[in-house]
Amino acid sequence: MSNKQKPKAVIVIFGVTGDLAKRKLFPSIYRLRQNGNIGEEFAVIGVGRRPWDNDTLRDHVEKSIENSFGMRENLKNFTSHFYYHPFDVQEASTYQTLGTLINELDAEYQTDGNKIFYLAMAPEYFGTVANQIKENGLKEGTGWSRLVIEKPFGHDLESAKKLNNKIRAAFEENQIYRIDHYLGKEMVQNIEVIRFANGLFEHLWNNRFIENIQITSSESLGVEERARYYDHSGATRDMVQNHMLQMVSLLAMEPPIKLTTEEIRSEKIKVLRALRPVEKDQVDENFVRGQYGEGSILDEKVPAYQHEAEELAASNTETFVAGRVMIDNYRWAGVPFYIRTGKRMTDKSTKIVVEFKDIPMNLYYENKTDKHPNLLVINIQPDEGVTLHLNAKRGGTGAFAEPIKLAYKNTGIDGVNTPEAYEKLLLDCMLGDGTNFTHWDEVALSWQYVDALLDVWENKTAHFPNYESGSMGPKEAEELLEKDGFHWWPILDE
Ligand SMILES: NC(=O)C1=CN([C@@H]2O[C@H](COP(=O)(O)OP(=O)(O)OC[C@H]3O[C@@H](n4cnc5c(N)ncnc54)[C@H](OP(=O)(O)O)[C@@H]3O)[C@@H](O)[C@H]2O)C=CC1
Ligand SMILES: O=C1O[C@H](COP(=O)(O)O)[C@@H](O)[C@H](O)[C@H]1O
Repeated sequence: MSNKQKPKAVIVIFGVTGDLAKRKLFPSIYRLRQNGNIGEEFAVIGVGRRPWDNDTLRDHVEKSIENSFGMRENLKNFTSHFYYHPFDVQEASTYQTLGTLINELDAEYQTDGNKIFYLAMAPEYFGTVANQIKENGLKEGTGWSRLVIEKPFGHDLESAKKLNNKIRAAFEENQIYRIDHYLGKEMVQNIEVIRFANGLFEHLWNNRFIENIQITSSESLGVEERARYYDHSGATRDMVQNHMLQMVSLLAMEPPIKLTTEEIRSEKIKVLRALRPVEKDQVDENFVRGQYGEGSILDEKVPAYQHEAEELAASNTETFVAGRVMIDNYRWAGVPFYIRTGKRMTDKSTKIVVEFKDIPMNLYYENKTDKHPNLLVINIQPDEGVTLHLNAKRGGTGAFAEPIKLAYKNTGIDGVNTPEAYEKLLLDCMLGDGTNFTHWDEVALSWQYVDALLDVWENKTAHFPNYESGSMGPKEAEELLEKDGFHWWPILDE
């Protein structure tokens, strides 16, 4: 990228003392600078409650970078771009002084009046902060102003609408960047390319050739330090409403007529509109919820969810969800999209398996009724890549087949949960590219879909815990597919 194209901005992070800023945002900004995607024309104003000063913030940023990447030289030059602004979320005067600081840094770093307001704090403050930004004129000026909003975007459709109205009263839709960090993952972005740049797949990508699609996002970690947030949320709100349904829409969308934000979004929205609503009396038939009990992960004993914190003692919150999602449109009628996500499962893995329809019988296997369908596996994490499962002749005499795999590994990215996704999304936001952010219509349709499940589950006490930590979830999740004559394909490569 030539210097002329490098985006410039003052980035204001509300909630700079928090976990997200430390683990994801500082390392991402650092990588953007290291990789030359941004130049010297940037400043970061960290806004927080604590009585910190610039030096405290700069030390904190330095530690975060070193924790992520090891010891680094010349960090002082990078951290000198960071400024601390103590604030009270409700107090107008703090926004006025913030405005003055933005203008000073804009002049000093020549950022052309461009501003990003990144809300990395508890969602109950999103509306207030957006309103104060507007009321105090912080988004005015010569350059662009953009608002980045973290999840959760509401608790259900009703609260999401209220939140959206508040934010829309302060910012235009095209200034709002709702983050879903899965959309920044390399292999999630690759779904579109694999589909639409390969005749081999696109011609077969429909209900005539695909039997089912399975999306698993499993985690071996438990609730960690986030009991308060998580128990109020559960796996459906935490993972299904956003990340899982976003992956469904990318897998199921029609080819966009152009690679523009509007065209891609419009195709994704059509998929979400075509999701078959789950009627109250069909929830149990199509969805399974679970909560982890004690068990062991990597040979270490781990406690049950209900023993992770005092307030979880009698929790009815699901830490696991599996479901059969149906899309009622011409391309996908009759093809189940199975989704599965949970905490304290066997391994950390996000994987998509596209199971193609099998041939009626395979003469090359000793047992001619054995099923060896072709699979396309998209490995989102930890090992990024694509694997195609085929059948080929077994070496030696005789006409016997054996399953083989053609594997491509993307070795460019090292490890799970790297700041990669945030790095890309921050850059997209600076470049004004909203394609990999969620539009309000997507958020609303996803809430509408999951609200139906949540309404039923919240009014019925479950028999929790119902799966052992270190397993792949409750047995009902296996039965969900068995009823349809399928099974979950393994998440680990054998
Ligand atoms: N952490 C993560 O991995 C992820 C987080 N998110 C979302 O990002 C957002 C931030 O999460 P996270 O960083 O984990 O949260 P933390 O609780 O770690 O940090 C919250 C931040 O908000 C500040 N804050 C809280 N209350 C006030 C207030 N009344 N006035 C001013 N500042 C306040 C805190 O300041 P102080 O420390 O001074 O109290 C802190 O800087 C949330 O919406 C979360 O859902 C989304 C995906 C992943
Ligand atoms: O948004 C969230 O995602 C993480 C999983 O993200 P990943 O990139 O590590 O797959 C999940 O742990 C968390 O509960 C949820 O809020």
